[in-house]
Amino acid sequence: MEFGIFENQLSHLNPPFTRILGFRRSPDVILRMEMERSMSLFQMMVNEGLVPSAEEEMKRRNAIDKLKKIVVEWVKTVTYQRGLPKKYLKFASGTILTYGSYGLGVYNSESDIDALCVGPYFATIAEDFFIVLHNMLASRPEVSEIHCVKDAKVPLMRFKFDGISIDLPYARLKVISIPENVDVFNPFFLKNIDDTTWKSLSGVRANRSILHLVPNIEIFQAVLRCIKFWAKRRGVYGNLLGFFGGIHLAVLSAFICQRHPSASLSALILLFFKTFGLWPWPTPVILQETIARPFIPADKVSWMPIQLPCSPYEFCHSNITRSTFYKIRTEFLRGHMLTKDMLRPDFDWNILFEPFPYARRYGLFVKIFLSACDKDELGDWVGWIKSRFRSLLVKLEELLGFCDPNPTEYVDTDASEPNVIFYWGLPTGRSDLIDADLVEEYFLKSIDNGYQGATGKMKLSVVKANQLPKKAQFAFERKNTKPCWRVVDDNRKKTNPQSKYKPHCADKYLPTNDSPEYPSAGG
Ligand SMILES: Nc1ncnc2c1ncn2[C@@H]1O[C@H](COP(=O)(O)OP(=O)(O)OP(=O)(O)O)[C@@H](O)[C@H]1O
Ligand SMILES: [Mg+2]
Ligand SMILES: [Mg+2]
Repeated sequence: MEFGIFENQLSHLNPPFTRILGFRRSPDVILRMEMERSMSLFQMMVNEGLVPSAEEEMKRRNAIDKLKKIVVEWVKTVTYQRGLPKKYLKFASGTILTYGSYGLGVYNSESDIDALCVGPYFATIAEDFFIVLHNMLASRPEVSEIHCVKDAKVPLMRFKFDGISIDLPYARLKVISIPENVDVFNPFFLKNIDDTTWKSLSGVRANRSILHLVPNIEIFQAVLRCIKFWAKRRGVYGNLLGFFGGIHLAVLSAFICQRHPSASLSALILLFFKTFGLWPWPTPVILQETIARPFIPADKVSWMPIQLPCSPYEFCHSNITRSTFYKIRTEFLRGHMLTKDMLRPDFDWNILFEPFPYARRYGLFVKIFLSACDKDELGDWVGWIKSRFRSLLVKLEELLGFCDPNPTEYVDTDASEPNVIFYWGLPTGRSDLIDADLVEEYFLKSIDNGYQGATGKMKLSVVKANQLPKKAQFAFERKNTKPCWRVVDDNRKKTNPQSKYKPHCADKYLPTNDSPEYPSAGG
């Protein structure tokens, strides 16, 4: 008999959770309702396409296998081009290590694959990676939109492989042959590596540490999927826009899972919002206690410090500003208010995940219109501007006291050139405090160094809520207000959990057929 993630709770209810809920009903009733909440949440994840299909998984695995082969071939080519001894040709090799949302097993169809290319000591980043490997990739029919991002903290190549976005940084180890699943914690491989390699490896090391530290990987993945979905819907996802990136949410979710090893999915979501809604920021969130804490000068302390769980235990890079801190905290508290009475009969997950109602919340918006001659140029131009967005955000904060940078990218299909538009919420009635032309001039000056691509256009203006595209104005109106999995009242007929919508993988979240279906009401 197998109970999956509920095993502990079936034998004895998790006492802290009963206390948190403050329910005086029989633990069995609570348990059953809690399971139903978890199940309905999982159902919603499936309905929203957050759980990839088998074909999607296969497509990504194939892409990674092909990339691995290309990397091995590349290493052989470099060995030959460098005139190294013939025996090297046999042994020299490289590999691909996946990390990010793919490595954590929480990707969906929109996610990129973060793939670290690991090569031997003689394959340099400047020539062999950014030129030789670049050309090999560019000549492949599967590859499109390839460009090099050399000036980033972690330099990388970005391209599409069979339509899947790939981020490919490079790590160079002081060996000739790289094992396919090279151990990135093994000191042997970490000896004398350069700074870029160390930074590139840290992504893989951080991800593997997270998976190592959580008590149950499957439930951690489910929590993180839900939290990422929530963050995207509520407009608090996007590191460049001053919000969370995937790594921040991964550490926060792992923190909750680690502290509540036997809690169910729904309980963990409740605990997530309770914990971080009431968290005494800027106290750092630390997944793994270490003897020595990294020293951070006072002016560099982030609004929401989140530590990476691997040496040298640095804090995740963050662009959070005063405004975005305020927005994130408000959203955490909203999540807490909405989930704290999760067992009440009219509870509905859809409300938690409602899109943030920008048009209803703000009267004014700063419109940032970016365009370029073709799609490739636009991609580079938008990427560059986004990497400088923080300075625009801080300027708007200075002028108006608050700005909410909606991360959603809109497109004006009537415009003559390919374009991307952002609408950032501003406090209503403060239009007299902002001169869009002056702000545009300031921002253009602040980004005018280092960009090597063809400069596109940028136009800043202030617009009213009713000038937003319809899609943005009504995004918050729910089409389907019914919960996707009805909550069962103790005395009413139960909804059949073997609904035709139930995904196969949902079985992990429910007792199996040969287990007691649900403990009966009142024990
Ligand atoms: N701000 C950061 N600080 C530290 N490490 C980071 C940061 N941003 C990214 N990384 C590293 O790069 C990896 C991939 O980042 P990415 O932005 O693609 O996030 P992700 O978790 O893959 O989410 P998504 O599904 O949106 O791609 C992270 O898992 C992390 O290891
Ligand atoms: Mg990613
Ligand atoms: Mg990425």
